[in-house]
Amino acid sequence: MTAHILDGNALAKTLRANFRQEAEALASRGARPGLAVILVGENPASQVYVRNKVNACADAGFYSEKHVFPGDATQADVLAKIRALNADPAIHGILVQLPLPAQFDAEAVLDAIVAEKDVDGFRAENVGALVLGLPCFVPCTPRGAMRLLEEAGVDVAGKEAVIVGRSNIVGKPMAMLLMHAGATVTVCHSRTRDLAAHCRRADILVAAVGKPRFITGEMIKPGAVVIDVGINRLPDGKLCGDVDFDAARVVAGAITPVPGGVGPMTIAMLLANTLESARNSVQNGAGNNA
Ligand SMILES: Nc1nc2c(c(=O)[nH]1)N[C@@H](CN(C=O)c1ccc(C(=O)N[C@@H](CCC(=O)O)C(=O)O)cc1)CN2
Repeated sequence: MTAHILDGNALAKTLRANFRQEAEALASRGARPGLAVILVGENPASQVYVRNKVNACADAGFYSEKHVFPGDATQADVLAKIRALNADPAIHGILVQLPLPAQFDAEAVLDAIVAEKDVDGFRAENVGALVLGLPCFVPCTPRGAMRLLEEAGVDVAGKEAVIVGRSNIVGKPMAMLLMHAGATVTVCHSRTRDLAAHCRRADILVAAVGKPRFITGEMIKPGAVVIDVGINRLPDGKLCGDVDFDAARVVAGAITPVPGGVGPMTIAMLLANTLESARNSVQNGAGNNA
């Protein structure tokens, strides 16, 4: 028996079609959802993600702006742009594509975005609210992974969830979301001893290490749900995840593919957060007169 495939492309497509209707409804109330994306440098993968984000906005009837800075731009230039976008009523979400070039203090840059427009959910206010279980912008990749679990009817409560990777963008917020949903959560990382033993206990295994095919079939409990967050480009140009998909799919109960799993959900959840921000602006009496 092979694993059920958790199809992120299909779910993202359905969600994005619904967003269009909501965007039109908000536009008629003076708040067409607006996203500003900032890209610094020429990282080819980032260029693709930014292009996909802008195209996704257009498909869903959102307003979007792309601001591209050269790789040798100063932090002051980028901060000035963020300040202008913070004050722009047509913009409900501001996103700085990561990674930033080495000369940037990424934390200081992300911190310059006002919390109400932090649709990536990376600012300390949003991170703190997530930990406390308060309303906040949930980082897009973990939110997308949770939505895939929900769509597949996975009952998270009481399950053993193991996350491999402790990044601020994926591992830590994913741990919070799974914990809030009632899972018993273990976060593994580069210093974890006997990683395979931890993974084999997992009913839900989340791989977010950034190493191609790092999780082998033997590390997976039969019937487990495997969420592969990794996107690794191989020398032949093909993409693969952090999980050895061919080995995993004959052991797991359900698995996300790469490409076509969590990646497309990241962009769908970015639109969901931007929509939420536009809705908040209407509730607070500050549309954009679109
Ligand atoms: N500011 C942010 N920076 C980064 C984030 C983020 O959430 N916010 N996450 C990643 C990159 N990322 C979004 O920005 C992202 C990665 C992958 C995909 C995606 O759709 N992947 C496709 C394959 C695309 C391809 O052909 O390369 C898939 O998995 O099917 C979307 C968004 C780091 N930076």
